[in-house]
Amino acid sequence: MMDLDQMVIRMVFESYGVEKYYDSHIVSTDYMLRFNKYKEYIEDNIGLPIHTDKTLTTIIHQNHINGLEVQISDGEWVTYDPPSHSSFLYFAGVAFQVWSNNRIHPCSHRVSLSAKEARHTLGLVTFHNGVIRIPNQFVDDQHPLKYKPFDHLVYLRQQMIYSRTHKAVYPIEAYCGL
Ligand SMILES: O=C(O)CCC(=O)C(=O)O
Ligand SMILES: [Fe+2]
Repeated sequence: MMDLDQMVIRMVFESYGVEKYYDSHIVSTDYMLRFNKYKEYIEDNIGLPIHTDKTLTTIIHQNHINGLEVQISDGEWVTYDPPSHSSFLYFAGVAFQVWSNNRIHPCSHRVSLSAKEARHTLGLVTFHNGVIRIPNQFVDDQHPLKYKPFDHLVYLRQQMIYSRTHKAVYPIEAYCGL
């Protein structure tokens, strides 16, 4: 999964013409593998409420039980129905939004359950260890700099505190928007 993440990152960096930053980016990436189990029956069917990921990137792999729903650009919710057992779903997180100076947007998703069997997923989440540098190529007159220097791990700690005290997500614009 780490190789898959690095392959996608390389493709994104190449497509934006900023591949010279790829090596330093990879060196500063931390990886965490998560195993999630959603029980076969939950009273309100909510496995995971609507959210966007606070990661740099997230890759999801699931067993045969669907449930992950993704909101697409017109607002419609689409159930992720993997075309094969070896499919992975790739999400951009908020740190990727900052890195891209708002070119890449994390999408909202949730997990709804209706199955009689447990849903298992494997998630690789990545974080940027240090301050994110927005490539110069992403900033010009039409695309002014949108964010102050952003330390991802500091943001995650602040976000945790904020969500406890405010019972809400700390919006990235409020945290480090310009
Ligand atoms: O387990 C899933 O299907 C999704 C998990 C997820 O959205 C997350 O960990 O942020
Ligand atoms: Fe998520």
